[in-house]
Amino acid sequence: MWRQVARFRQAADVRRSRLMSSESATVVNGPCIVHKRGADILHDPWFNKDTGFTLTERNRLGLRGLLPPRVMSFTQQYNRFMEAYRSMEESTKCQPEASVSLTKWRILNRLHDRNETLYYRVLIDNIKSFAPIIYTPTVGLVCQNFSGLFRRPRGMYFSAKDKGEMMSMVYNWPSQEVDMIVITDGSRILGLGDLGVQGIGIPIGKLDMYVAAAGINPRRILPVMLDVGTNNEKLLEDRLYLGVRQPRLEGEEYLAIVDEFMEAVFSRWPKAIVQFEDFQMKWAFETLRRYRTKFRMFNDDIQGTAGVALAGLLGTLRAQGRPLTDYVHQKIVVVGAGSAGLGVIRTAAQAAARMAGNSESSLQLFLLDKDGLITKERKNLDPAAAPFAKGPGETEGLQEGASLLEVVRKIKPHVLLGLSGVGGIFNEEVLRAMRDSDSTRPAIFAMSNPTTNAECTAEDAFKYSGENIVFASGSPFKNVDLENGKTGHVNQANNMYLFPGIGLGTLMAGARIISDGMLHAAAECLASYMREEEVEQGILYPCIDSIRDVTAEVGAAVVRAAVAEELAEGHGEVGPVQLLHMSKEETLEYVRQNMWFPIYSPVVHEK
Ligand SMILES: NC(=O)c1ccc[n+]([C@@H]2O[C@H](COP(=O)([O-])OP(=O)(O)OC[C@H]3O[C@@H](n4cnc5c(N)ncnc54)[C@H](O)[C@@H]3O)[C@@H](O)[C@H]2O)c1
Ligand SMILES: O=C(O)C[C@H](O)C(=O)O
Ligand SMILES: [Mg+2]
Repeated sequence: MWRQVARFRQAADVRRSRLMSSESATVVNGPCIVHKRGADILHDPWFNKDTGFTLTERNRLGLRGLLPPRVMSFTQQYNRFMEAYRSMEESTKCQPEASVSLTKWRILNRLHDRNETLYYRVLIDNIKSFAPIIYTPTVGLVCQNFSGLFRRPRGMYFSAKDKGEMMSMVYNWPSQEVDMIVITDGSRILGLGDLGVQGIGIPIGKLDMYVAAAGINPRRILPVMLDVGTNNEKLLEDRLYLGVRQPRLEGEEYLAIVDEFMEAVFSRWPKAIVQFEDFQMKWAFETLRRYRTKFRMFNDDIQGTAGVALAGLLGTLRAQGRPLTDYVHQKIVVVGAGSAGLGVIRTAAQAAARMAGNSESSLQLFLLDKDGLITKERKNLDPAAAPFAKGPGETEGLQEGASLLEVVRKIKPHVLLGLSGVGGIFNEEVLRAMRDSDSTRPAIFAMSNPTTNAECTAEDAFKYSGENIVFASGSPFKNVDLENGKTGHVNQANNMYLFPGIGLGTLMAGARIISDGMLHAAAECLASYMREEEVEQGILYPCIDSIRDVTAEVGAAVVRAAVAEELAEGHGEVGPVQLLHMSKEETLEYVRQNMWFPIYSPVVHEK
């Protein structure tokens, strides 16, 4: 299967331009049926068009007199919003970055709360500028300040106090159909720790990416907060804190709440997909194990991140001008043995085993956590980390708990990958030590979020490890001017390049579960997306501007994998047999045709 990755894309440009033109010219959404009239419509962001309601619609829907008389076109409304946004940007240029980011978030959030069609259109068209606001890194700041920022509810909250009520509570959600649910319990929000109920910002941001990148209809998404308490003392004492003021539920009590939630959502929406996000490690692994063969679910931090990292590792080889078969000879140091680090290291090892086939893989993986290098001598060794703990004779003379600097100096890794959540641990000494890497083009992946928690900045990486490195970070950094006419390219190694396609593909296939094969197909598709000349420049991942196209491709790859594994039950009118007979191109077209795009549709009232 991995051999396909080597067949690099020739026709990518043609397909990309086809996508752009089809969206701008031919997208037609069916009419919107509403069951309400008058002011209720204006207060419903799913249907509201503000001044965009035509005169006939105003008559038909009881809106006459409730709006100023002038009818504005979608383009006029769009331009008006963007002009106001740009002028705010101009006038806040000298203000502190965090306060400007929050102002931008507030402006976007107000539009989100008022008119979703316009909101998603500005988001899609300006994804490069707006993703850092509605997603990482600003979403982290929003979560930290959530209780103070809260104005209107979005999504659903299931709390420790709702035990026994969830089966009926799910019917409080106003949408008959839900395709995509993102749930968190707020216990590990980015690298910011336990933020309790305030973590709801993460599911909201992830689902915004689902709409923007995967074209999931915003009327069919559901952000969920499972509030089982918080162990964050500061929040428990905060008089504005909006969550349940009690320590987190643990053990069976905790699992009983998650079980009840899963049963409830799948009983109302049997075809929904649930993405687990930002759960602390023990529950991330346990819930994945518990539900993955029973429900359509996946854990983005474990599985989505692993695929994105693997695509980056393979891209690095291409950037070094080496054949992918050399992957099995790489030396990779993974810093952070949590849900993300362990997901990455497992997937990296599985890929090597697949590539090596019957022969032995000589991929060398070193795993560190807060206590340094993990060896078999580690006391209370986590069973999930055990397969990667170095045994006697494998440590290259390093001791249990050896520091990151010692490890890098001794191992001279080809790749240094951080998922520790600790800002700056790839310090000057560590980065300088990477100059002695055994690779001519070493890679540094500082994948922790948000920006302040990145293991190093892009600038430091190029400054201390050399201009020749390949660099990727989880949160966006600007490209680095190397002051010799050259640019150090910054990649964003973020699971946003995979999770929307995993969800979209699962939905379009109507897959019963999300299998390893489907996840491998997604990673492989991302790995092969970039053109040779891009990769040579150290560009491993697509620009976020093309995220809709990447997601369609990843989605189609996931559909085909589900079909091949006989997991696909079909979607809507398209049954499993039709899916089976689709060519690769037809599958891609099928996925694209089903992606929602924000344009105003006629609104029709039905009692
Ligand atoms: N870029 C992405 O797509 C992506 C995806 C998932 C997670 N992340 C980020 O990765 C980070 C970790 O996420 P997680 O879910 O694995 O968290 P986690 O809490 O489960 O794990 C963190 C791990 O880092 C280790 N660690 C802490 N301090 C360390 C130190 N000084 N040196 C070495 N290791 C140290 C801990 O021992 C633990 O093993 C977060 O910042 C998260 O935002 C990024
Ligand atoms: O949310 C992100 O930006 C990526 C990832 O899921 C994380 O937890 O950091
Ligand atoms: Mg996450």
